[in-house]
Amino acid sequence: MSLVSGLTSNSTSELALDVSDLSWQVDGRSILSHINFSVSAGEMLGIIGPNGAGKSTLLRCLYRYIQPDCGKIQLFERDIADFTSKAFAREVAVVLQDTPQHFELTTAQLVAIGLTPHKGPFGFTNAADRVLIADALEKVGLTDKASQCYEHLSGGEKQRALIARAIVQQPKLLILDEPTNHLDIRYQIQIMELLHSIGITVITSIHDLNLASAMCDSLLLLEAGKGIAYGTPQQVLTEETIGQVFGVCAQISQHPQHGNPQICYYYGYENGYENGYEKGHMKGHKNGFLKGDDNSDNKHHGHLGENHD
Ligand SMILES: Nc1ncnc2c1ncn2[C@@H]1O[C@H](COP(=O)(O)OP(=O)(O)OP(=O)(O)O)[C@@H](O)[C@H]1O
Repeated sequence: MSLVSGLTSNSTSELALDVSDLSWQVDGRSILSHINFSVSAGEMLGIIGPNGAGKSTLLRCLYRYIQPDCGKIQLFERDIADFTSKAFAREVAVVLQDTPQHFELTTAQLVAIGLTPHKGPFGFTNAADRVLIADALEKVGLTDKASQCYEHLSGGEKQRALIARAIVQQPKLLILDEPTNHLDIRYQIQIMELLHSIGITVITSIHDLNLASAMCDSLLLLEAGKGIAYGTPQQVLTEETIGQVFGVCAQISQHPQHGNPQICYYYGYENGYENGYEKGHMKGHKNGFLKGDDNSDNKHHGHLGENHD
């Protein structure tokens, strides 16, 4: 059980999203192949993997920007292709890395766009909407920026405003591509805790493995478009897997607060993981393990399919 209040799982047994055998290729090159995973309602799934692994592409399939070549994506047991655009927008909100230009809008007006799927063609913002907007701005720490021009916000403030817009949208599934990218450490933790606590099913790509370990109920590890490991942070974040997939040497311990894996990275890899482990202070590390460190029970938990050597 988590020691951190607010980090206990909200997940229920109801299936929010089910992805089976999803593949996509472009110009004859396979970008995603045979991806399988599911997310329970209220769960937070982190999609991790090296640059170019296919994280953003997978998310694009989930929010219908890309149509996969094969496979099935079901949202609450309904094929996502069966939703009208407006119905899909009521169910799914998306926060992307590249913030579009909104030159003319204040922060509050930007957040109000989240209400659009719930409004008729001439729907005006009413008092209840204004409460929702104020509440979302407060949650992301932007109350004092409500009247400021959105374009004049910092990168991290823009990111938080986009998250507030997604909260106002009241989706059942929230998809985020690297939401912590522009955020300082305080807001990285605060925003991930917020996403974890709002009771919405969340799927997010994330590079910071320690943050993913602390905040996500489950993780899907991609490499070169394939699902390599899928399960709890304990099952996915092993020294061996991190060594093999990211090419770095890591030592894993239990985080003193939340109990999930805490990753300590080693430096000195000018020649890469394969050749670097005998150099300097790296002596004594091999294949991602400290000599004499018997983690063998842990090695293959969470692996999908064959070993990866
Ligand atoms: N429309 C496209 N046409 C050609 N190649 C594409 C297209 N979309 C994605 N790719 C390729 O697919 C691979 C996966 O890209 P993707 O952006 O999904 O990776 P990622 O895991 O999100 O990477 P990063 O961590 O760097 O953001 C990359 O090699 C990318 O060049």
